[in-house]
Amino acid sequence: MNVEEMKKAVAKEALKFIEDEMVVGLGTGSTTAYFIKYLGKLIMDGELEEVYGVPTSYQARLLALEAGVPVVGLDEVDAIDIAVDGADEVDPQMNLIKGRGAALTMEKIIEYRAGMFVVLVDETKLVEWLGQKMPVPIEVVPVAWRAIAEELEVFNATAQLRMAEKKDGPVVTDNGNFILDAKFHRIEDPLDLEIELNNIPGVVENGIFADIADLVLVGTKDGVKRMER
Ligand SMILES: O=C(CO)[C@H](O)[C@H](O)COP(=O)(O)O
Repeated sequence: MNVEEMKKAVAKEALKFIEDEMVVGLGTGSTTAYFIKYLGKLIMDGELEEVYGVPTSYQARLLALEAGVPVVGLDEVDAIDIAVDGADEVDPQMNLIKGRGAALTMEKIIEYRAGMFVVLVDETKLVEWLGQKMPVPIEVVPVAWRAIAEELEVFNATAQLRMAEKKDGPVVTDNGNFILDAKFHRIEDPLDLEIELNNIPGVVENGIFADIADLVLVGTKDGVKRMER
């Protein structure tokens, strides 16, 4: 199995957790894109009924509409039964770094509220400790970006303003903010750092998702493996 096949395999596995009448948080990224597509097919074929998706980004919303998943906003539902999303790093305790797609704030809002949060990754995302490969994305109020980048030096982190690729200037999130990518040497206590970063005025949210995943489906060369609590 190559990485793309691993992504498809975990996306298919996640469908097993979706039942009629569920409200499903729809994550962002290339792995979740497969999940949304497959979910839409089940709905269109009549194999799932009364299932609604709550998107975590414009990307997820557009994909859901295209695939035939009825979309509702977070403020239109009483509860979210399950959320399904990808991740950039997963440590052995199932703590995550997310936000490569700059959708971390809505992802955390929705996944925190979900009855069950299922994470879809291929085995390249598994790390011994968070920060091993990836920076931590931090969504910040635009005018505060430089002050926050300087403050992050206290945490021994080097932060870079994320620049757009098909637009001049910085990436602007779905919420109208900027993203700082903060490289830490080694994150010893993810929960503590997650809370500390969010205490900095001007930080909207950060991409450490500590202690929130219920199940991680890992695509490997030998098939889908599970990490669970
Ligand atoms: O956090 C995310 C977006 O903000 C994505 O879920 C994460 O980057 C994984 O994406 P992919 O499945 O494309 O590797």
